[in-house]
Amino acid sequence: MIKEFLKKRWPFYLAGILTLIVVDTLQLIIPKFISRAIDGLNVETPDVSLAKLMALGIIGIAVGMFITRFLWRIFIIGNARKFTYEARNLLYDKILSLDMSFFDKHRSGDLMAHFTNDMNNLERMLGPGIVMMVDAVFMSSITLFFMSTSVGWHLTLVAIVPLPIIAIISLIFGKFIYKRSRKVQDTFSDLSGFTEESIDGIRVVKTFSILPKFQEIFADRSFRNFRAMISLIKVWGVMWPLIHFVSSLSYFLTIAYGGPMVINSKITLGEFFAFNNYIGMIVWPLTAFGWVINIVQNGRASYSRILKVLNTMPKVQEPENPVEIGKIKSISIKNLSYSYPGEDRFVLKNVNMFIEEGQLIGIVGTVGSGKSTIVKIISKLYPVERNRVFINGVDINDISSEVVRTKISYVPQETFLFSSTVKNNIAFGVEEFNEMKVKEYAMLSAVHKDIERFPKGYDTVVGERGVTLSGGQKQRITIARALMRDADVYIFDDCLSAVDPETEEQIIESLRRSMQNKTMVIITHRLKVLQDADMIYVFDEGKIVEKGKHHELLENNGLYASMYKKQLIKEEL
Ligand SMILES: Nc1ncnc2c1ncn2[C@@H]1O[C@H](COP(=O)(O)OP(=O)(O)OP(=O)(O)O)[C@@H](O)[C@H]1O
Repeated sequence: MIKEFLKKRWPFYLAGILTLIVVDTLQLIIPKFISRAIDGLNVETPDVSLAKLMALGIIGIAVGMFITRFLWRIFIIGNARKFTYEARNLLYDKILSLDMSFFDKHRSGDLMAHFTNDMNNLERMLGPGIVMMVDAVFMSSITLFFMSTSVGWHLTLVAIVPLPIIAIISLIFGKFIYKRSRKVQDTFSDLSGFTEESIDGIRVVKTFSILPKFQEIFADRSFRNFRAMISLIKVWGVMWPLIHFVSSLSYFLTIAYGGPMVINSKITLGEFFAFNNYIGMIVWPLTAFGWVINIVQNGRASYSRILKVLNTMPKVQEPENPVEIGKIKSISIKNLSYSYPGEDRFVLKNVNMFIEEGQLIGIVGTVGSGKSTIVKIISKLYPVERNRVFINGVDINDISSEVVRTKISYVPQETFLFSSTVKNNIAFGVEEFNEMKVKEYAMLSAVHKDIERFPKGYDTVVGERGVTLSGGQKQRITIARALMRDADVYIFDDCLSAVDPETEEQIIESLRRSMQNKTMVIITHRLKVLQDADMIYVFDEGKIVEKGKHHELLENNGLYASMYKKQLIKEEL
């Protein structure tokens, strides 16, 4: 990625480096001018006009530096920003293209860190890192050249003896600073993660009356962050005085050796002055030398982390020549045994199912028996081997994910609403819609009346900055959203658990009535709502242990019948 970027943008870097060298050189000319002015004034007949000319020259240089400084920033720092801008977009697109198995294994906090910390490290390497490299190489050499032309090599060599220590100090301290900065960042994300989680879960925290424990944890994390910051400040606090101490040694040697040279008229006062200025100026490029190594190391580590994500291949592969399937008329699953990617345990064992157009299919069973897994596979959210799952007789692996996801509308267990209006949440992902449709599906999901009672009806903002919805309202809005998509198959994965049984029954009944040509798959724990289902599959420990219509399963007197009886007893209590 960096190589391609450099291939494309190298002229900008070249222009930036050249202007930076010009700035460095201009900067070094100023002491020369001052030196000439001092020497012009430090004679028996002072030459004021020379001093004036030099002063004008310095202003000219300052204008030149103003322009060139602006230019290198635009070229180099602008280039680095352009890189992270492109890299962020690339990374975002990549992450969105990956399937659920990727998100199961990566915490969102870690993914966020790629967009923040890693991108910052890369930006630092390709922006300030390049500037420091140029300064370290060019500015230090040009400064040495200017030093020697002012006072000759002898004094220059004596004065610079301590200076390499500056590069060593900055290299060693740079490592410490990096480690400590990481610690500050890590402890800070620990602290903010905990703060966010405890505020998000404040209702649970309060009901468990464990506030003191939380306060203790917060205080502890906050203290760890504070300690990390103090430790970082200490390193900075030692590094700069040390660098200044070393540069003072150079001043000491200059005065000790150079002073007598001025007295003996081997060099002029002006040259001596300029030389002292150069010592001050060479400190930065030598410090930059140590910094740049650390910056490049960190940048490379971040780069490899980002490349790892960019090189991740989705487990759900897209077919090279996708088969068009038209309207979904059947879904069949044949002898499917399934384990999640990277896992050994089979969560589905020899599952066989057949779903036909227009049917209402119920999936019920014990907790963790594989009900959600089967519908996620049908929705192509997880990969599956060939010859196991077919839509209209075509292997699901030969159908593009996009086609599957437009024709199958899946409502997961977890509800998620965006911080936008109710209307936008229902019409999410539908480019052109009319408000009548939004209302129609809200009515079908039995949430229309609730919405009308909101302060601004369908224009009410929900979520963090808006109205707070009950769990059941959220679920029903999510169902309305799924219905807005004109799909062939609707899968409701236990998404009515927060709605009372009567409303759940009413929703399913009205969906059935108004969407007769659509196929519906309902995963539920409330068996009563499946009385009219065309087929019910009963799962236990990854296997289908029973199948049939409601009354057939009751007659069977198996798992379904016993679950149903238990529910009836509960209702009566
Ligand atoms: N992404 C995943 N990676 C690995 N294992 C998983 C993953 N999702 C679910 N499982 C495991 O697969 C098994 C079946 O899970 P699934 O969610 O399909 O059950 P379920 O019948 O829908 O359960 P519930 O009624 O509680 O919703 C469980 O043992 C679960 O731990």
